[in-house]
Amino acid sequence: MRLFTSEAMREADAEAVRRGYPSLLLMEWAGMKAARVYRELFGKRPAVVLAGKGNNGGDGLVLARHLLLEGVEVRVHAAEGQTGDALLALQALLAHGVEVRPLEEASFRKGEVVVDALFGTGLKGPLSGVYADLVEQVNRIGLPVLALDLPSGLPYAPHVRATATVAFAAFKTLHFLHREACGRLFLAEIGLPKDLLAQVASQLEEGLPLLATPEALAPLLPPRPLTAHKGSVGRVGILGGYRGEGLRYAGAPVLAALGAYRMGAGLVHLVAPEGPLEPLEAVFHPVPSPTLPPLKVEALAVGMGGGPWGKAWALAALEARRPVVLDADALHLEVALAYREAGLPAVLTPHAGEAARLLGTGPEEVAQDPLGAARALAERTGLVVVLKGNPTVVAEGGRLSLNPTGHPALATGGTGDVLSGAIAALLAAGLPPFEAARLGVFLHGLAGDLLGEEKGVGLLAREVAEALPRARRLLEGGQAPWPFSRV
Ligand SMILES: NC(=O)C1=CN([C@@H]2O[C@H](COP(=O)(O)OP(=O)(O)OC[C@H]3O[C@@H](n4cnc5c(N)ncnc54)[C@H](O)[C@@H]3O)[C@@H](O)[C@H]2O)[C@@H](O)CC1
Ligand SMILES: Nc1ncnc2c1ncn2[C@@H]1O[C@H](COP(=O)(O)OP(=O)(O)O)[C@@H](O)[C@H]1O
Ligand SMILES: [K+]
Repeated sequence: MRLFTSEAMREADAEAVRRGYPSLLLMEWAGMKAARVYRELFGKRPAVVLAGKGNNGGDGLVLARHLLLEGVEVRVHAAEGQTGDALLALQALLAHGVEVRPLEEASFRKGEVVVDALFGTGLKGPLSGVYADLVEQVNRIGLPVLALDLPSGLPYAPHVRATATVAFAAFKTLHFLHREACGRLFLAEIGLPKDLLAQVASQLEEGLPLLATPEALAPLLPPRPLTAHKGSVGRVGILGGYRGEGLRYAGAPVLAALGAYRMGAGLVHLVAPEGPLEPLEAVFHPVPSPTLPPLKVEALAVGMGGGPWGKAWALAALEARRPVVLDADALHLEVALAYREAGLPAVLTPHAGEAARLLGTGPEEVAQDPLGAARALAERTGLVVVLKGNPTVVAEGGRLSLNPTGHPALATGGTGDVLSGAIAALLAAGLPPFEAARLGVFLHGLAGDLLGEEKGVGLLAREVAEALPRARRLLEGGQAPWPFSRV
């Protein structure tokens, strides 16, 4: 599934109109579907609708009319100056005898639900004046909020923090970049001709990001035939660890090994200076310094816990000429370019801090625009980039994929090591790097979601590894939760 930008959405709207499709029908469907979501979530609780003067406001005015017809008590506050379809929506509402009061006089009553129809994809720049005040008031007041298309104000501050958001026609990247502001997500079909969105997406110069959905990822799961043996389903080499002065994350390669096994690797070889004894299932290759012993593996994960040895591990691993995950201390531009030069498939797995170091910017800049940062790093290195965070972005060349799974309970030491091992197992099973990265990130995030729901905060990274098979089974069985509902 493609995620639309506001510009792409406007182009879709324009294309519908060029084909002769009446735009008022789109607005009518949008408002009607949003009213359906309202009723599903809030029943007959009274509504206070805040409508801007653009088409987002128009959607809100249509919703108000439909709620009214269903016997829901509705108060409406609207900006002045509607034109076009929004004006028609206003006239239709007035014809029902509804009093539409100015936004400036908006007030909120206990028991009400706020409908946020102030701004959608047409917002230019941050809110100020009466709009900023109103949004801050809505957030303070603590009533449930249903946002139409987008929580007003996004991507800037202040913006509405919604209980639920109904996206019209397609999701926008903002929905998945700002999950917290959107609350529960609904996708409303609003009657656009079936092929139109795909056509608009294909015509854009810069491709639209993908959303990683269960539907797209399930077919990527490596099959496990009855005749499988541990040498046939993907063997992984883990190279990392450090012996010397300074900080040591001696458990990092062990966690990567657990991630690989729990993602289905047949055999994991652990190459590290201290010959760790965990996990019992691994084959240990204690080495005094970063070197590559002879290994029969199909993929590698390199750099975890490598400290100052990280670069040397990565350069030693080049010799294996195998697909590789480069993580943590192996993340250096020089290393990435060496893999690109060698024509080896590689997946870089930086968090925002590591990505900033590679790009020569600050972590805030990366966090501000993770799609741009992941794309820039993928273009600069020619490799697949997994920019970790919420959301995690996977990039390869111009291709971008946004991951919808992942829980804040994953914000704990070692979960990134588990992810590296998991992606390496998928590479070893034969998946191309972009697909291995998308699938690994999705399942790792889903494992975090399952555990976060069950146990809350306080997870151990090894538990995330343990939950990977459950996540995988859910995806296999068609039961991985979708990040949204359709209306
Ligand atoms: N296919 C589509 O594209 C459809 C779009 N629809 C709705 O239309 C919305 C987009 O409508 P519009 O393009 O009219 O845009 P909006 O309704 O999001 O807002 C545009 C209005 O806000 C003003 N504005 C922009 N930035 C501002 C700021 N910072 N402070 C104060 N005022 C500001 C503009 O001058 C304009 O009047 C969508 O989000 C969706 O809700 C639906 O009606 C159905 C069909
Ligand atoms: N708030 C969050 N929401 C979702 N996922 C998160 C969150 N915080 C961290 N994660 C995930 O946890 C992992 C942390 O990786 P990383 O920062 O490399 O940690 P470490 O180096 O300790 O292993 C990443 O996969 C990241 O996406
Ligand atoms: K809105």
